[in-house]
Amino acid sequence: MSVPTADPASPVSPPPVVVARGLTKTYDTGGAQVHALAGVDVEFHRGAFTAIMGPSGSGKSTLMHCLAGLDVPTSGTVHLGRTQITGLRDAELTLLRRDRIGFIFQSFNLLPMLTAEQNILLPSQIARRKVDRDRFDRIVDVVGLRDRLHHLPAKLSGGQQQRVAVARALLNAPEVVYADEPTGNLDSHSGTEVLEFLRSSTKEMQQTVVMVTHDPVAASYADRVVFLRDGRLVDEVADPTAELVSARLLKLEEA
Ligand SMILES: Nc1ncnc2c1ncn2[C@@H]1O[C@H](COP(=O)(O)OP(=O)(O)OP(=O)(O)O)[C@@H](O)[C@H]1O
Repeated sequence: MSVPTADPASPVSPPPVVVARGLTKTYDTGGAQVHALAGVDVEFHRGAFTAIMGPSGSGKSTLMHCLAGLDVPTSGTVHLGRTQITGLRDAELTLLRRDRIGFIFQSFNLLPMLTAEQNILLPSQIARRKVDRDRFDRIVDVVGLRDRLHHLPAKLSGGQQQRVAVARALLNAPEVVYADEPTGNLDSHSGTEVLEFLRSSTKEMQQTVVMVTHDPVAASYADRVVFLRDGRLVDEVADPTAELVSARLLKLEEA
């Protein structure tokens, strides 16, 4: 009996890290229904850097929150790896977010009484996880925080604080990092540094990053931009430039 072998000419691509199918989210606002998500199918692959864009109110935050298990969709499913996260209980979701997902927010969310190093290590300590010191050193060096590790957040610039938040999100090598307007509070120089680091984490550490942003320049650091309008995915661009993203966004806002 012949055993089927893999055809080397057609390598099987690994399954996506995150898969959403048929996602809807409806809010009842005093009789009127708002369809924040109206049926979204999307997937994100390992090592890919994806930006989610769209006009104000198009559903970007709602989508990210549903993907990350911070909000529950009205219908549809989200898988992280082999785990269907829609339907998990709150306690299970809390653990899943802690152990398998990294978060970066616009407002850094550092604890003011802890040093940069303590902030980076805190989630691992709470989870009683052994810290991979080599990875810690690598990340600290790449984000350029080596000589700031013992500083409190108040003694760091906004860009340095966000780099601490990025290092914290990446330390545990989460299956996916969700970044919500990560450069929204930064000047363009600091923003560029954070975006370059996010991009290099996808290339050099096979990190998967999904970022919501309003900024076409920030989106141009991604490998792919998906566009939402009225709760639906309506367009997508690979290898984006800021000009192309601006033009697509303008078209969506005019439509
Ligand atoms: N808790 C809520 N109750 C009622 N409506 C909501 C709620 N949260 C969001 N919405 C509505 O859902 C739609 C999508 O909102 P969402 O915040 O996801 O959009 P967004 O694209 O992230 O917007 P922005 O770019 O302005 O941050 C909007 O019409 C919004 O008003």
